[in-house]
Amino acid sequence: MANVEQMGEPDIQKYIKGELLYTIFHNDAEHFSIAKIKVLDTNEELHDKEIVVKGYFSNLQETKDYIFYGQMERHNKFGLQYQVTSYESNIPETTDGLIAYLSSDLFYGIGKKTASKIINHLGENAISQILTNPDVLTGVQGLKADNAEHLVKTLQENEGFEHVVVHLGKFGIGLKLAQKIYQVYKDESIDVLNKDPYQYVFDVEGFGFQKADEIANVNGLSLTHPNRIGAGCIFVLQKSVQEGHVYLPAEECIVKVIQLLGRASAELDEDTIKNRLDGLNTEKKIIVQEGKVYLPSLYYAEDGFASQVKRLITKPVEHDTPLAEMMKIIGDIEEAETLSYGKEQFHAINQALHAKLMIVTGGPGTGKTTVIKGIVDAYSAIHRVSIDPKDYEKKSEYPFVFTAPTGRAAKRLTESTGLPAVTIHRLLGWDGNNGFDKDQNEPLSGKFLIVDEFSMVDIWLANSLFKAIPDDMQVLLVGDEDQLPSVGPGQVLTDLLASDSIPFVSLNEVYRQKEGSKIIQLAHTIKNDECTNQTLRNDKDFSFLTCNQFQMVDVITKIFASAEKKGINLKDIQVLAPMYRTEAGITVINKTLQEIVNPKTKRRREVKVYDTVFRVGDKVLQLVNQPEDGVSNGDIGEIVAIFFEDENKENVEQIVVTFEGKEVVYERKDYTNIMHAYCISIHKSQGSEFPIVVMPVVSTYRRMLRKNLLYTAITRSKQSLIICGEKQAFLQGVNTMDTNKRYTDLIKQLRDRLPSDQDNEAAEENMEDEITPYDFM
Ligand SMILES: Nc1ncnc2c1ncn2[C@@H]1O[C@H](COP(=O)(O)OP(=O)(O)OP(=O)(O)O)[C@@H](O)[C@H]1O
Repeated sequence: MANVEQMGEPDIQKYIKGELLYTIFHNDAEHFSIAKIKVLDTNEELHDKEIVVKGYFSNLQETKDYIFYGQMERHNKFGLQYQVTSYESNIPETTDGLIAYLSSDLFYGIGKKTASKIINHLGENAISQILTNPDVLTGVQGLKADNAEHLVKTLQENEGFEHVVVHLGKFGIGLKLAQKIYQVYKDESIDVLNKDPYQYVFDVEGFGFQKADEIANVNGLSLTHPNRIGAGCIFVLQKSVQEGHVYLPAEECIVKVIQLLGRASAELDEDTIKNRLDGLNTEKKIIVQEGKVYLPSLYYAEDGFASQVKRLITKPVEHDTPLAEMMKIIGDIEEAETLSYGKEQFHAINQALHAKLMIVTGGPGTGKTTVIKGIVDAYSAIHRVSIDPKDYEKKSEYPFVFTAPTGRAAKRLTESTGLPAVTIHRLLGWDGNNGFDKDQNEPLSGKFLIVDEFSMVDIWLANSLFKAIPDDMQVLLVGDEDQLPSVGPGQVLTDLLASDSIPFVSLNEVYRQKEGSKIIQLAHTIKNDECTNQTLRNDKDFSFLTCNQFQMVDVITKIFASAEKKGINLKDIQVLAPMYRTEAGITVINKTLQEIVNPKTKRRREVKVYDTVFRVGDKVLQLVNQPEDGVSNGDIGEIVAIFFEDENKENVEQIVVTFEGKEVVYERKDYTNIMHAYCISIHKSQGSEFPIVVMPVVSTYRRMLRKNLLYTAITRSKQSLIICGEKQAFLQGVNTMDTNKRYTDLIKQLRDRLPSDQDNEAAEENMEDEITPYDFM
């Protein structure tokens, strides 16, 4: 570093033992920190009682003691500082210190009482005894076996982990990635890095090629080393998966790999890359088939899903109700519901009862939920089974299975149909790592499966779900094909519809519009490419407020102020934006809205996590699936309590969030699983609905503004929609198709396995020949 004068003797290992007082600066991505410590002991020439330390750290915690190794530096602006090259937790030597250490949040399930018992039993050198022989813990009364096991593992890992974090930190690798690396290689993490940093790209999810390249460069690895080329190929494929592709055409893959590797050497030509792809194919690290390059998990998911569709669709359906009786049953349901099904709706209900596997698709308000209820009622009448889950308690198995890809979508399904729905992850029994309990060996139970919001299901989840469907189960997939495709790879709903290999009914008549909803009308004009300046005229449930990106925060602030005056619960207003960055991005809007909706007060507890403040009362968004706690990515909750370290028996700081009455406790290490939810991304809002949606749309978002994105956003609003921004940007967006075609091979895979188009057309013609009530009208 410039302006720094090196001091100290290099030969003796110098240290400062100190208690961390507070963190001055922290870079989350790289885990570089600057912190003030109280000096407890040192062999440096240091007379001050406090000093600033800086370096790469794993998880420094305030009030904890550490031993820092490094050297003194004098910065010409900031004065004396300690540049840390390595550090370790200062495991205390006194009985009290040891008890506090063992009952700290590092060690799960050990409170002060148990920690005292451990020290009473083993004495003050307890830690080294446990590390040498974990069996010494068996004599400690009241220490549960799994807590003892966790204690030993944490002690062992802490020793190795801190070493690895500090070493990786020198290459700018942050804590989160270091944790993943450590999980894969444990104590061999540094050896692997020294021998071949490209190995990380193969084994560690999220480890970038450029980073491996930087490290390899320092280590002097050649630019044409096969590992470098191989890692380049894998990295290009991993990136393509993030863009939603299931495979890449070989030529495109080769071009991208060359762009990534750079033509630093004449040897990096098309043939070399092609040969390396063939080599990786032989090593089974990728699959190359018919000029398509896949990561294996995607190849098997697509292939597996197509086979499962074939397995199901070729099994017969037990249903021989004559048409006349069907019509009577449906007529009775219409009477009970006091409505008359439209032609498409009747067709959907009738066909779903005959089909092994069927899709119902349609925009908002076209009656998808009405049709689901109709199908369930008709099935229940035909098979003489009750719909009420209470009638099945322990006696026999409930015939219906209702599911959706997110918690919110499952909840909406339950709210709109009154029937019990769960997430697909919950239904399949997510094991918390990378597998499901339910599969072909332990299939789902039930007779009729209904999956809502199927457009959000990616090819991995579709394959896992279909594997677990037993032969005798009927399946109905429901979704809106015009919405955004799944976040994960594939476009399963679109491909299933385009393949023409399974029956589907498209609902086009809009019923909610008849109730005078401008929002639904707007959605359908967008869907039909008919949106103009005229369409954007204000109405009772819709307004367009014109502003530019710099006025956006002010405009949104005014909307909230005026809503508050009208007595509207501010938490019912959801801002949806496409991007995190920019003046009108999610991050800025969230910060502003937090201060309006849930400002700092003397009594409201809060914790600071780098530059974010979480406060009791904050609306928060869950960012990952946490099936063990019953929350999924996209769920919105509220912080209801914050506990400081000394307030609970676990001795850890905790944030408690409720999601629809379900409480989830987050410790500091899990804080990255939540963020403020006053403004969320349109992608995260898929599957949810909100009473009032505020949607900023400005030309700075240009890159993101696409028809399906804007359509998805506006269809999230139930009662009222306010768009703020530039009409031109909105109109341009709704008239821009998402041209980023996803490479998927599902249509071909399905067509190869299932009857040809002609057979289907014949089947459809037969279906059309069927008599429906409309033939009598
Ligand atoms: N045949 C019908 N006759 C009269 N009203 C109907 C009919 N079908 C649906 N509706 C009414 O239209 C409204 C929208 O229907 P429904 O909720 O089933 O649509 P949806 O496609 O599920 O909508 P969304 O996707 O927005 O949730 C409801 O109020 C419903 O009662």
